[in-house]
Amino acid sequence: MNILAPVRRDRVLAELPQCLRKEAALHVHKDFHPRVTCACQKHRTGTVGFKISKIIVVGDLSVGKTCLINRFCKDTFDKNYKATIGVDFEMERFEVLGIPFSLQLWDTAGQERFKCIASTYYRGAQAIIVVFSLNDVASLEHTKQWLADALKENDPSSVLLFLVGSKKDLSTPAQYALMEKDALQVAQEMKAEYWAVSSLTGENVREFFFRVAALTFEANVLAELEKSGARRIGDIVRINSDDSNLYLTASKKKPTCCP
Ligand SMILES: Nc1nc2c(ncn2[C@@H]2O[C@H](COP(=O)(O)OP(=O)(O)OP(=O)(O)O)[C@@H](O)[C@H]2O)c(=O)[nH]1
Ligand SMILES: [Mg+2]
Repeated sequence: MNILAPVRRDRVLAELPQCLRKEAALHVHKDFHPRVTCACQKHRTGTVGFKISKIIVVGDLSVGKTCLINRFCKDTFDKNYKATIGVDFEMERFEVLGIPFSLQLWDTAGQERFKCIASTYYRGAQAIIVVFSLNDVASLEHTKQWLADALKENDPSSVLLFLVGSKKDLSTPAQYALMEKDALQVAQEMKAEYWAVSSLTGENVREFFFRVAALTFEANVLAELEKSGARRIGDIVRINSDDSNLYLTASKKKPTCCP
């Protein structure tokens, strides 16, 4: 997909999408961080509008990683299983608070024999999506190992984590409630945000990816503001021949839009 193609109208985010469950959310604020909203209004988001954020999707074989990405990116669903060999990726362009923002969704193989190829693509992720099947308790148990492997290649302090239960359509409400209890606990231990989706019916798929895009965008803008703040305070060195001090540090004033 051409990343310069116009953003689809249904990829425009004007508000912060809400979490699914407050007990396992990355944050529960109703709106974007005020500094982020303000920076976007003033179009002072630095390089964020030109960046592509890498998101990796990991989890056991056949839990539905490819179907999840295909439901969101292509609005299709294939009931036949075709194993992913190594990795695949899709690009998705969004517009968040008026700023263009792109996600590169990396779909990795769950099959053991392809795992070592797939793991070479883990590096540099801004978010990790660990998928398990809501009707397969073993796949939930394996999520911790998938996360540990993905974190080896990434900075655990800055990467955003999501735990996604797939195939929600296959559970009765009672079965789902039981599984959700365990999944929420795992999500809390991982410090991940929990979602439950169905790629067959489309339930929560769009809401989930919008949340991923919004939180990744927010984290990117905050990091950018922090970087530009640091530059403003310490890094700018001006040479002024009229001054006895050759080195003047730049103004320590905060950007006006920051509360
Ligand atoms: N009923 C139902 N079936 C699903 C759903 N998502 C995926 N499936 C089925 O589960 C099987 C595996 O889906 P994939 O998306 O290929 O699984 P995967 O995680 O990408 O598997 P690997 O590429 O081997 O790691 C396919 O037969 C899908 O049709 C869902 O939401 N509901
Ligand atoms: Mg796959």
